[in-house]
Amino acid sequence: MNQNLAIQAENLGIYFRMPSEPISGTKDLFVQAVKRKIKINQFWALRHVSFELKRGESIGIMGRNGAGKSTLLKVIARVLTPKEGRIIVRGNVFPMLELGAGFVPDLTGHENIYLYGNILGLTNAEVGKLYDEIVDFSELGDFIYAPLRSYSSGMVARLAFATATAVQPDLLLADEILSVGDAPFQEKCIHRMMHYLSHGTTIVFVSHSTDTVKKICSRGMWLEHGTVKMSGSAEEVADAYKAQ
Ligand SMILES: Nc1ncnc2c1ncn2[C@@H]1O[C@H](COP(=O)(O)OP(=O)(O)OP(=O)(O)O)[C@@H](O)[C@H]1O
Repeated sequence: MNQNLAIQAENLGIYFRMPSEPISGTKDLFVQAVKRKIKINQFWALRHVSFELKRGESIGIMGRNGAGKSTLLKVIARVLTPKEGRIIVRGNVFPMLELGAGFVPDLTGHENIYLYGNILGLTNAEVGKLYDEIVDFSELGDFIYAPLRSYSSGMVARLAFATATAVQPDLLLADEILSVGDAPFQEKCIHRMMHYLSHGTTIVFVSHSTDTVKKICSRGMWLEHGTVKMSGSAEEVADAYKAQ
């Protein structure tokens, strides 16, 4: 076992079960179930995916909609268990998978910072020490006392990024987190990620922006229909993906 590796993924495969025919609603589901007409197919969202990532490396995952990028991040975050293959992940993982996942819409930004901090394993006292810095970074000002359901998607992203990255993580999983923020905020996030990278954090970064992948990541992986179409340096994979 190589302790220098943050992630070792070997022949990963994961499928979802899908009805073979479209089901138009609960009534249709009931009728088809009674007639025993429902056939369930396995849909492989990821298959034969192998890669290794050293501690402190950053990999950009690219691919078209439905290629399996988010599914791969969820497997790394242990939200999903692979049906095939195996994965070893070392260190504390800070996932930013779905925008605001872990947040409660009826709570204020202030309350959500504590809640999210607790989910990430921090005590209230630890969150308290980081609180001002989190609010500063998010630039939410007095909106921090408003319920989250009144936030725009960009404001949720600011709070999620500011909270999840308040402490330097061993492994940061970022799924399209930058896509909803405005340009100055994106720059600030990129700057923070690069700072952490230079201090040893490992990053798995999903993005449709090949330019951002080239900026942040040293390595790249292109997924197509759940399998690895290409892997190599971020530069060559991003250029090939863009040129397709
Ligand atoms: N819980 C689920 N149940 C059924 N199918 C799923 C589930 N989650 C994902 N899938 C399917 O798996 C495939 C891969 O989805 P995934 O979200 O990983 O794609 P993606 O590359 O992240 O796409 P995007 O760029 O649109 O975010 C898709 O076809 C999707 O419909």
